[in-house]
Amino acid sequence: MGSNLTWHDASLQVDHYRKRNGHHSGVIWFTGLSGSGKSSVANRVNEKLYEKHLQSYLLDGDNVRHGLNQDLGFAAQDREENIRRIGEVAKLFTDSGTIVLTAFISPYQEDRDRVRNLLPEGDFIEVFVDCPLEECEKRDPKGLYEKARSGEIKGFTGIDAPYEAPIDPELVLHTHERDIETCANQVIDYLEERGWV
Ligand SMILES: Nc1ncnc2c1ncn2[C@@H]1O[C@H](COP(=O)(O)OS(=O)(=O)O)[C@@H](OP(=O)(O)O)[C@H]1O
Ligand SMILES: Nc1ncnc2c1ncn2[C@@H]1O[C@H](COP(=O)(O)OP(=O)(O)O)[C@@H](O)[C@H]1O
Repeated sequence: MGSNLTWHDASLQVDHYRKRNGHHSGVIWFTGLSGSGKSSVANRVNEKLYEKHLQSYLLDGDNVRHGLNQDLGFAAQDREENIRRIGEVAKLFTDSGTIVLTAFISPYQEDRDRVRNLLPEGDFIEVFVDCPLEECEKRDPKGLYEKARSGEIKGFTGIDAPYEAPIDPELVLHTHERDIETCANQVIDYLEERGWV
């Protein structure tokens, strides 16, 4: 970091925004295999928060890998940098009083823990979107598993790149057993239980 940088203390801090919005802010971090249902469930939760007039925002591949992180690929180091930047962005959203939902594979426990540790204790909810690989492969919404199996895509998560399941997530969603609506309600119930909303 340049030595001539100084921090400016803003007069408005996170507590002001939370008070105005009337609810807590923090990160709901969805992690899971491609096709497990991260985007579908996160999007539904976001809609439900919006319907309740709460301040929320969804970060996912469309608005991140096509923009901020368009220079990154899928090698382990790139994924690490992807998650690091998303974590920093999510922290800024949290500081602005927003409930931010993220939907990224984020395959490494260490990278997810680094984001958790960026935030004050309790402001990070890790949601494991737990769906067996066979089911994700059957869904194959983008046809990517087929390409990975044929060798057209190399280093695909779950096929020839690792996915480290969360060790101690706040929530586990079984998307192969419950529908999107039920999974989204499970998240909303948890937010209510925690007093976020
Ligand atoms: N090699 C490889 N491995 C995994 N996924 C791949 C790969 N190449 C492209 N894709 C597509 O990119 C989406 C995953 O991007 P993420 O930013 O979530 O990945 S990561 O968190 O950095 O691991 C993922 O989207 P989702 O299906 O929404 O998870 C894929 O569509
Ligand atoms: N309970 C469920 N939760 C989430 N997605 C589900 C569920 N049941 C079926 N699906 C389907 O599985 C696919 C998941 O795709 P997506 O949400 O893009 O996953 P990801 O973001 O993890 O790659 C969608 O086509 C979705 O309709």
